[in-house]
Amino acid sequence: MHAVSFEHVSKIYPPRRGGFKSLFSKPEGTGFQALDDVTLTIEQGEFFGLLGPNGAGKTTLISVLAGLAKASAGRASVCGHDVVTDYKQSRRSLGVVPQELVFDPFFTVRETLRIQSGYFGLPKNDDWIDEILANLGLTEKADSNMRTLSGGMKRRVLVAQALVHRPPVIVLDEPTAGVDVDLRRSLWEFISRLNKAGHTILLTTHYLEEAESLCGRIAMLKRGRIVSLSTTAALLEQFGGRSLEEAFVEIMKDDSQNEEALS
Ligand SMILES: Nc1ncnc2c1ncn2[C@@H]1O[C@H](COP(=O)(O)OP(=O)(O)OP(=O)(O)O)[C@@H](O)[C@H]1O
Repeated sequence: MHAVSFEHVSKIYPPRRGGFKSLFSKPEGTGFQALDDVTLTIEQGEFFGLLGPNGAGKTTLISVLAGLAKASAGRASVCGHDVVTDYKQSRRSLGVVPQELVFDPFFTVRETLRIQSGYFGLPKNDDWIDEILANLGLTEKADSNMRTLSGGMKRRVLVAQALVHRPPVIVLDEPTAGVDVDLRRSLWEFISRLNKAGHTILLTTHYLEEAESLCGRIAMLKRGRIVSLSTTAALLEQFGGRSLEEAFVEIMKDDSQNEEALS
């Protein structure tokens, strides 16, 4: 069973309505194609990187997996559970660290994590919550109100929230944007430990050196299409042992050839 599977997934966002007048008329245009026939499987225990320039479709693909966006065509599953027909089980199998800092300012860190545990039907989860807090350097902030935390601390809480139900698959959407060196280190140590313990990791990042050192396999998206899919080692070898950043720049320049090779 694959940890994650996308089969011919496409996503077309509906055309935007513009302004007050459009309330009384039909939206114009055909919409925006954010994903175009994406097929990809990730095996259990992999540390997988999903790379691509701004607007390539990474967050959209993750949103389809998390059931937050509906694919216009194709299907996706987590640990064999279809994200539409078996939503509850697929959502239970997945922990998502979103890109945007969304939180309730009225709760403390511990309350936030207890509430999240409650969503998954885990009322007595304090031992695991304590472990997560310690591993993310949040123990001292456990009783602080969310609104008093710095941006980096809030991001740590987002990571903690994604882990409360011990999901086998963890998705991290640019988790290190705007965080200091300390958190990067402790975060990657913790995530690597979870990966070694068998959790599957799907990471999107613009920090290519992080992807190079952490990910065993990498997919690159451009304008909603996969233009490269390979092990990190093979990718680096293909580009003569240069850095992943250089390989990325070359592939993004020259994706027409790669698209042909993949089709
Ligand atoms: N709700 C939406 N309605 C219309 N278009 C959208 C919507 N969400 C995303 N898009 C468009 O879909 C494309 C892909 O966006 P997405 O956020 O998936 O890219 P990304 O690869 O995650 O980018 P980034 O690296 O900047 O986070 C972009 O052109 C974006 O403007």
